[in-house]
Amino acid sequence: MSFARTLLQTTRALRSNASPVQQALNNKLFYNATRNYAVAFTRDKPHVNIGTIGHVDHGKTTLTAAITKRQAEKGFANYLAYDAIDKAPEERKRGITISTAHIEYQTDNRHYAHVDCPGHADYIKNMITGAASMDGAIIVVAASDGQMPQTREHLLLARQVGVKRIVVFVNKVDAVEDKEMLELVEMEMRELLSSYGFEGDETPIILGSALCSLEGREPEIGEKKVDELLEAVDTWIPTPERQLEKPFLMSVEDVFSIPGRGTVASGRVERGVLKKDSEVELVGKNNAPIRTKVTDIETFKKSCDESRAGDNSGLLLRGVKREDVLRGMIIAKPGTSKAHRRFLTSMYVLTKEEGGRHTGFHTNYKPQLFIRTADEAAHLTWAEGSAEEKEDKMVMPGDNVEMVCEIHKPLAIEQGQRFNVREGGRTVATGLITRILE
Ligand SMILES: Nc1nc2c(ncn2[C@@H]2O[C@H](COP(=O)(O)OP(=O)(O)OP(=O)(O)O)[C@@H](O)[C@H]2O)c(=O)[nH]1
Repeated sequence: MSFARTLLQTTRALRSNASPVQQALNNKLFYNATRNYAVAFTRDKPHVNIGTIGHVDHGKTTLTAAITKRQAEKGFANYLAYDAIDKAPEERKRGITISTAHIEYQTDNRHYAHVDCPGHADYIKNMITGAASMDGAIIVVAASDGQMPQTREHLLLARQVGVKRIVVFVNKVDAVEDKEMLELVEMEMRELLSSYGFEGDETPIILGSALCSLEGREPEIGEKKVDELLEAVDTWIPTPERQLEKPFLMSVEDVFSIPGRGTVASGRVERGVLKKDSEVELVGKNNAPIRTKVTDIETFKKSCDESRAGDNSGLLLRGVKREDVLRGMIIAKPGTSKAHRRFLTSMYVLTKEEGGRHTGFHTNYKPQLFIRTADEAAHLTWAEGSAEEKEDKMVMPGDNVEMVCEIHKPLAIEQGQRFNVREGGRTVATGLITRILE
């Protein structure tokens, strides 16, 4: 076992030194779409939001392409070639269409919208909002590397944004000869999952090769394993219970304008049902809520009469300028949501080993707060009159603390909501809103 561990560590060290550009240059895969079945989004099957997460270059996109290819063969997807997969870039071209980064496919049992999350640390912000739309995730870990920094960070973020269950795909099994190494990677993944509060012992771990599946070779580790993966996803990740009875709420992820039609805000519907031509309010960022009407709704590139909890929808907003709609605002049933700036939090400060800060911080700390799709400058202080304030206590990594948070611009937030605190590109704390303070 110790030899395999040393080998694994050496490989990790070597891999982490290869620049992303170099890796990208090595990465010349061009597949042509061979089949093109039209898969219409219907409400016959339960809908689940899912995605691939994990360290850069571990094979998330290859796996996504392999899944669509496999499901296309069954008439359950449009095959998307590797280079046709949109990895949630900053800029996207589209019509009225909402997030083209969502890839659709079906199994016998369910309909999936899949987000392929970029692995680079720079994209972590996208990961946060991408994962916010996930009911479950597939974490891809290359057998040749084992877990890497972003394997851990993505897992932690997934946990924080409410992903309850994960399926593991240990990829690149074709590139590893040592069986002991595979066992070690699996064992380490179970330990890691448990340490982040997932059910490590029960989590399905599939060992295979996305590339073999995509290229139609070695079916025992290729196609067969992709089928096994989808079965695991179907059974292990529960169909979420949607809060259809509650007032409508969608957190704005993206905004764009369609010439001649107006402004479209897209995102994932958190709760409720919205019918076309209903009145809504845009809350947060600006001081006064903006009242408007939704004159068209799109879900999976199709115009719909309604948008429901769990859907990824684009809402056409009547008479609203593009610049008045900002990511992080919410669109809600009028009168049901209010924006706030101050609240009491219960936070856990990450340790250095968990990717957090190496040193502590004092009251008046000014990091960035991430909540739903919003990120906002924050100011953390001890509660007035508290013992910690009196002794000017320092917050250390690993501490659980209660602090007052004030954000720069108001956001529609609620008691019980989770958030992340980030600074200089890393997550430094995670927390819960315990009370709204006015
Ligand atoms: N040997 C082998 N290589 C693979 C396998 N799957 C993917 N690769 C290769 O690994 C490299 C990275 O694959 P991608 O699918 O782009 O990885 P990614 O995780 O999406 O990368 P980012 O999106 O940049 O984070 C490519 O060169 C792939 O061809 C596999 O099963 N076996």
